[in-house]
Amino acid sequence: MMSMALNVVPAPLSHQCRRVPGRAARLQAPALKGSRAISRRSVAVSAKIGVFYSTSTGNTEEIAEWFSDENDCEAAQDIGDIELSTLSEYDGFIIGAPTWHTGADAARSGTAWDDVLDEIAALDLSGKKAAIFGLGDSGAYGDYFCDSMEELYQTFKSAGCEIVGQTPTDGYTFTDSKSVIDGKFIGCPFDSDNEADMSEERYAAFITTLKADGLIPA
Ligand SMILES: Cc1cc2nc3c(=O)[nH]c(=O)nc-3n(C[C@H](O)[C@H](O)[C@H](O)COP(=O)(O)O)c2cc1C
Repeated sequence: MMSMALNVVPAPLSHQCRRVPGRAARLQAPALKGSRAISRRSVAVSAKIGVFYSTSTGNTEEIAEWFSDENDCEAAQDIGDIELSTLSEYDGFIIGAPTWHTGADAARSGTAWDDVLDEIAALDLSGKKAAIFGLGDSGAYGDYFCDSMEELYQTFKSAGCEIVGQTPTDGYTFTDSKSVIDGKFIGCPFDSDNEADMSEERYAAFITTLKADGLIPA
């Protein structure tokens, strides 16, 4: 008798779907141990990607909205406006912060992020991917360019997230940044003060990376 067992195979976030076996594929698939077969018929189930930011003068909010508007992500929200416990409802995150507390070791963004980092670090967000972007000024603050991205990195890593979206430093002019680890930015820096004309190109390259890293649908 033919087995009618339904096999649910977890798909990477990039596929944005949960696969359910179909007859044709079951017939084509090689026999698997225990008569389990993988199907190509799928039922789309969107992953819920949250976009969270904070801002003082609006630059980070503007870029955050690009992510929400174009990538099937949830509407961008100020991290200061949400219940932090709701973060566990998301499958992945795109998070952004400006840097304002020049040279500071802690509370580098000078925004709502500073008040919630410890609480987020204590959450269990394991199994979720997070990508980081930052706003800074590589001219006037080139010794501390986008330093606050690294705080988001440590915080979401402590909560168990896999951080994706590492970005080459090529094309940026700066002296130092706490957000460079192993020769790459741990996320994508933007400089709306001096290089606003490069933001779209940087955004597009970052989106390509996030698709390759499986955070957003390819
Ligand atoms: C007083 C002051 C301090 C700043 N400190 C830094 C800094 O340490 N590193 C950096 O990259 N940018 C620094 N900036 C630049 C801001 O991060 C940048 O203007 C950013 O776009 C602001 O984003 P927001 O509009 O989302 O707040 C500073 C700007 C000011 C006015």
